[in-house]
Amino acid sequence: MSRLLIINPGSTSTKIGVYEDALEVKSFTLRHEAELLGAYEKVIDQLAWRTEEIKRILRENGMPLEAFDAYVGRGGLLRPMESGTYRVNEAMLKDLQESARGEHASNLGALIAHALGEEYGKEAFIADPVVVDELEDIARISGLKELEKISIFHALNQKAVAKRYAKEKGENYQNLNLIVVHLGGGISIGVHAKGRVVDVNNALNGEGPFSPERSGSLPVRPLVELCFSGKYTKGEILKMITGKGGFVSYLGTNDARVVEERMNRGDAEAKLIYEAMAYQIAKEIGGAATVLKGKIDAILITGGIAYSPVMVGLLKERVAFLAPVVIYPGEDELLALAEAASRVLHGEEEARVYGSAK
Ligand SMILES: Nc1ncnc2c1ncn2[C@@H]1O[C@H](COP(=O)(O)OP(=O)(O)OP(=O)(O)O)[C@@H](O)[C@H]1O
Ligand SMILES: CCCC(=O)O
Repeated sequence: MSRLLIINPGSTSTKIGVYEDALEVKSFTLRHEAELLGAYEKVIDQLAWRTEEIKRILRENGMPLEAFDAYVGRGGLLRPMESGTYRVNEAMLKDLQESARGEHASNLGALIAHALGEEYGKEAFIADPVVVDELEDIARISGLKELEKISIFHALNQKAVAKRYAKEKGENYQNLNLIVVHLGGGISIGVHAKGRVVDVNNALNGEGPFSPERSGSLPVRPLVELCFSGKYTKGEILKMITGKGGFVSYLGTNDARVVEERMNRGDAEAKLIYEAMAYQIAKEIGGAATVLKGKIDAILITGGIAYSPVMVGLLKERVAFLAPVVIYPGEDELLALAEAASRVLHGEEEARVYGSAK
């Protein structure tokens, strides 16, 4: 049995899990005040503070930090890579320290796991980071030679949910064709063809449906006009696409529950925007169905908004004719990370090496 410390840094929280292999012993969510986070210019600047917070909560709960066999972090914006479990290495640390592929809270996962691993002489891993890239070449073509499509999505949860469905059906993930719909602060719709995500909307770059806080795809020429209007800085425009788009832009909240409450009170604007999001998600699922040429075993809906019977109802109305729709509300990224590291520690799977060419 391996005792694991799982670390999942998010934009407003750090989730921590203490696991014995795939069994949760205890989990904690450290919420971080926006004001406190705002004091850090860059995500990387939060490293020492978030590491100390993790140590503090474990100390307070009488859980010795040296008692772990490995430290496992959620992987961040790295070079594109195959799905799997990766040992944290120098190349990975360098890319994360330099934010070589951009800033994202999950960049801290490997860095914190490594810092603890070094301090206590244990191993550090990441698994299925947001940059898992299994795209078919045809899915990389954007329509403009200079701009290649890249894969950034909720790989950890999408893979975990797809494997869970396969297990429940007594099937092998590698034999199934699935469309996995992650409905969180960001939204990604992945086409899982026989165990590989051959197409997916990039949930960070402004592709696909809008989401609670992201714009999704936008009309390109008007966007260019906005960029050069002199009204906004580059940073402000980027923030509109990721952070202040979607529900936040139209309704001033990123909380789908608040939007539903407003709908229930007869707010027509809230109803229109909520239904528009469902409409765009359904259209993206329809597009995904064409990638699989209609041979779809199931459509799996997951993420926080999958708790909502209203959203699920709207989606089913439009896509249930394509395939059975199965709902997995929320996400279990801590468990997915624990399982990934245990497989390696028990010799069921080999850890992959980051930095080898893809
Ligand atoms: N019971 C519920 N009904 C409707 N919406 C819900 C419910 N519970 C959570 N949500 C919504 O889910 C969204 C957040 O989802 P989730 O927690 O998966 O996102 P996240 O982890 O912050 O971001 P991401 O999944 O993109 O990494 C919020 O808009 C929240 O309002
Ligand atoms: C795109 C993957 C994770 C996120 O929503 O930020």
